[in-house]
Amino acid sequence: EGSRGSAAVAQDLKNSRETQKERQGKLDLNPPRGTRDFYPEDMRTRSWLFELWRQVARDHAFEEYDAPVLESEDLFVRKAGEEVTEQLYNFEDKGGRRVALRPEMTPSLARMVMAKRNGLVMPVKWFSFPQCWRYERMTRGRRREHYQWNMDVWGVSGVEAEAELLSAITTFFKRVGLTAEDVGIKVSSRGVLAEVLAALDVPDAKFSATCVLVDKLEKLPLEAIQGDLTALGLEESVVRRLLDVVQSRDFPSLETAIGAKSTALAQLRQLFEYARAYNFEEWLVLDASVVRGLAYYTGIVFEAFDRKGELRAICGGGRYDKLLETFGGEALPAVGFGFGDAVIMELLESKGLVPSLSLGLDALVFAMEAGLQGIAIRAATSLRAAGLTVDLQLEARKTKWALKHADRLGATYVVIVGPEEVAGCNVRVKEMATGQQHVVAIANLESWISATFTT
Ligand SMILES: OCc1cccc(Br)n1
Repeated sequence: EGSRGSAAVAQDLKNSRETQKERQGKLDLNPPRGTRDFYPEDMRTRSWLFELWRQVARDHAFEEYDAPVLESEDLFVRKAGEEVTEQLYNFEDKGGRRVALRPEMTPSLARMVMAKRNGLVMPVKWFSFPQCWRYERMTRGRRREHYQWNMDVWGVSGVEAEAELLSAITTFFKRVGLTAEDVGIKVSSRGVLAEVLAALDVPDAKFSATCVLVDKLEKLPLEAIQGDLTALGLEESVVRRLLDVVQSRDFPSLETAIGAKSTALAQLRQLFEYARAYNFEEWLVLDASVVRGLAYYTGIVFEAFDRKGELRAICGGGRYDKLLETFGGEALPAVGFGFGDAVIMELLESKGLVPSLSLGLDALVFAMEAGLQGIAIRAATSLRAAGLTVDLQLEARKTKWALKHADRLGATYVVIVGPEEVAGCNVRVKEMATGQQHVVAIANLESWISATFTT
């Protein structure tokens, strides 16, 4: 800034922005703050990830569902001080309705289950890839949207449901090339906290908000939330007891902390036994400090983490048996997880596990002269009828350009529709990998194609 004051520098900045806007004709070409554009090369990676997720969900016989990204604000307004509700992307629509862009999918799913409850065959095992939103002050430059693979099981009260969901998560990790050395899954149960609070006569009504605060304690110093703890009416002795219990990192210490008769402890043992049957036990880490930040969890909770500890949680979830009651419905046991698209991609990129994804183009077809476009169309249509992916050039091309473009796109074959070939009722087909050229009668193109492409 030198000798010039900050006001002058700010004016320069404004002027330069003005110039940029003038240059761009007043339109900001960036996506809204905190959001992402997906150009084709980005979309190939995203589709690759979603396809892997979809395969795993299908292998576990889950069914896909969807819901509007826009929901009534009522679905998400909860009084437990969660980050996800404090950062709600909410507004009043033109009809005066209070609406919000969903910050998570579970409440929409609960609404859908409640709406059709008596017509649903239990257990419900559904998955979805919702884009979820939050309005976070951009001070931290974090995203405001992400895509989140959701898997949920409704109607099963036993930890068999948690085990099946952890099977899906670990199956995905294995399929994408990660090992239990790269990623762990911390597992605990809010049932542990519920038992501790009940023993200390803390009213049930304080359970959710206490869990949200204990979750924040994992990230913030005690002083930072002491006010909230006091406001919740949690005595210091209760806080100290909770902090002591959540230190447990193995079964013996957890049993010492909460007693051998604990139901929550028995459920955790059962889950680890199922993990052995599924062959994913090596991924699990018992860690009582895992509470998760959503108010409605009531039982087992879990979150996957990178063992190097460089990234935020990869995915997380848990049991939420009372969510329908908060919507005024009858209780129905449920458990699920959310798996965001951003952290996993950071991890996969850091490990070189994101494949380079080409277009997967079988053939590029082009006419050398505009008058031959009809024959190029016929050739492309034959190839497509044989189930091939074909890039038909929509304008006449020079052969040199077409071959260079085919190479760029990674096409296997180029079909050249040129005057000489057509004069003999032929087209020329070039195999890009070998350079080998074939002159093929247009009348035989379809049979030549199926003979060549299916070998
Ligand atoms: O995981 C919390 C969250 C919710 C909505 C959007 C984004 Br980005 N992150």
